Amino acid sequence: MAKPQVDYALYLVTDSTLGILGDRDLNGVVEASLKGGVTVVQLREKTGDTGQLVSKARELHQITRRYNVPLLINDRVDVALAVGCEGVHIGQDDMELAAARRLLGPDKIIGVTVSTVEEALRACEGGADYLGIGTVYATPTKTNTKEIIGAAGVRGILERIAEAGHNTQTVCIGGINESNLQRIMFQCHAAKKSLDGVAIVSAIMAAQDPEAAARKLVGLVRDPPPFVVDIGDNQAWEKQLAADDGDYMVTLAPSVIKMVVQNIAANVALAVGASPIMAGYGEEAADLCKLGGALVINMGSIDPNGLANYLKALKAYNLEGRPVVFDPVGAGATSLRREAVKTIMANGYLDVIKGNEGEIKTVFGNSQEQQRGVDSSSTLVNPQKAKLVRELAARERNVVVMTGRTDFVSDGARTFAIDNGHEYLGKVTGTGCTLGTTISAAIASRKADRLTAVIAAILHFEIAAEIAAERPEVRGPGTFVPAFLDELYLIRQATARDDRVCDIQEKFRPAIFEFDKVILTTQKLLRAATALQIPIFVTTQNRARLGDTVSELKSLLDAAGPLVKADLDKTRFSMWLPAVSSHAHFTPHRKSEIVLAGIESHICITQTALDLLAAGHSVSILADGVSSSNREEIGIALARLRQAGAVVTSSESWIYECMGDAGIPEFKSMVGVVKETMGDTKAALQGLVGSKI
Ligand SMILES: Cc1ncc(COP(=O)(O)OP(=O)(O)O)c(N)n1
Ligand SMILES: Cc1ncsc1CCOP(=O)(O)O
Repeated sequence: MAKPQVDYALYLVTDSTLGILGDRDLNGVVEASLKGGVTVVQLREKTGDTGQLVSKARELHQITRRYNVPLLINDRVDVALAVGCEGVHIGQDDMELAAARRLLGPDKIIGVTVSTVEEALRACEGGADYLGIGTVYATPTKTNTKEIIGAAGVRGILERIAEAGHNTQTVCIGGINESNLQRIMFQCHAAKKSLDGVAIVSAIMAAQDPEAAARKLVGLVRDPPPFVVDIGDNQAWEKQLAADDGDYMVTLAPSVIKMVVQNIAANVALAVGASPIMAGYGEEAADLCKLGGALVINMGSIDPNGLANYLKALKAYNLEGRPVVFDPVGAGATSLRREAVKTIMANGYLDVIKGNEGEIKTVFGNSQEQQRGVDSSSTLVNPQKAKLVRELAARERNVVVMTGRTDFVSDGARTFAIDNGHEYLGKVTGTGCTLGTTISAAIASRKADRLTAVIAAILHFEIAAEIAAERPEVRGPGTFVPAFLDELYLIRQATARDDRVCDIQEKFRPAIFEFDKVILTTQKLLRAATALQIPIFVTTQNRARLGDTVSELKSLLDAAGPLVKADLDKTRFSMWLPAVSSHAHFTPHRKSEIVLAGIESHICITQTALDLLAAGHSVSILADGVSSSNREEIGIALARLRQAGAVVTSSESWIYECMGDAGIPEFKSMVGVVKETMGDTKAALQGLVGSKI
């Protein structure tokens, strides 16, 4: 019989010991697991004589054949031959691969246990059909294991066998269960080779309901983990970074943060546009994670209850696919903390790990140094720091931030050094923790490009500190804190985009080309601005004579409430009035991104755009949202403004640019707006744009 094509997704390794099988019947448990979806079975019996083993294997083979699933025998080539089953699994101390192949022939399956690159290359070259790579995690099921290699060890092996051109199939084994399976597969993945499946003993053999357990596990193998993100290409990433500048959506950032820094962490979260919830009770996480946002696990102080709560929250956020930031405060200070770090890392996926040098070394796992409290003494030089964050991020497949005089950030492929910040940050308790809060707010809204989000958050945080420290009223750490909160807030406000609605008044209705289309686009713009929390500035030109803003926009402006930062009457043509430029929303030297809609394109819109550009802001003009009395003016005005540095775009393009990511909580409602206004968009584009571009 030719060698069958094997699906290694869920590989069951049996165990008949009392501690695992109990008093149940082996065949019954294996059959239930086959019903649940197990794809390979290995009979692994360490006691009993050969005759007993052969008859057990025969019975089991009858069952596995009914499910068209291969049966392999652990260690015993003679038993596999006697039974005529599909093959064997041999370890490094069992019969040699070449001898087993000679005895079994080319068509039988032979799997080999490997725990090092050398063993793996030898097994592949020797013609193994698959590798059982492990032991991944320590497990009571097999205590005589030689090496615990972790996900990083598995990935190292996969990398090297792929480089050597072997396409041998692979599973990993040791300590795998429902709660860690997807993370292990994700973290084991090498650039050119993934695992084909997982081998499991106790999570199926000892399960109360082996069928349900197998069904769940095979689903987890086949489905991508919820926390997987598409990191995107470098070009898109660079554009994103340029546009980002600390532009966060309002996000929810539940934090498990201890008393000492709760207050400042909550204030920082509010200042950067997030809504913080300090949740110390793990049970709440299942509901909180459904609201969007990100989780911060801050190990400020630990106790057994606290650790259990961290793990519950971590599980809930991982399951929901929401990002998690881990701040391993004082990680190396005590053995309890070192253990807590291990437990947290073994129980969930952490999108970002942020710590000082000592903490990151401890997380990496090779630090012999004793940390004192949360101190941040340094022994590494910059290239070593960069290497450490890069290696840790590559190992964990996440983003790692090492804070210090220079901060290092890496996603395992790209590594950055950031030289901003101010010494006062180190003189106020809890500021380090609040950087974690700021990062969480950023990745909650830009999960698809975590590295960009993290860098934007660090820059936002540290530049705010620099500006705050320069303020005349700041004389030390005490006066620095309120100034820092103000600057965090002002940067967020200033870098957030805003809308300008220019002079859309009653008297212009009959005179302006396609006036109704300008209104349609402006309505859509106001709805988008309200949903995305974008500030709005409105003007009228000589209201007494030309009338108020048209009634079609009034209810939308009312609904926008406090987002309408100003509704001013003017005689000047430009909207960049002193009352606008001096508004708290604009801070000197900080660039805002402003979009303009209204009339007339060659007069008020042109003069507003030129003033804004001269003041250093970025300006976008909606081609489907501006008009003039004479249609010919529109094209001339837009060409001039484009040349002056403004971006001419469309309302839909601008709305999607503001969202940036389909993962943001507002995306669904915004798609609703886009769909509902589809007809208006078409009408406005046809009516207004055809004549200008
Ligand atoms: C799929 C799979 N991988 C690894 C092992 C371990 O085999 P071995 O090293 O021979 O240890 P024992 O199973 O004999 O204790 C396995 N059995 N299956
Ligand atoms: C057979 C074997 N080889 C390495 S670990 C292991 C046992 C895995 O058992 P479990 O899936 O219960 O952790």
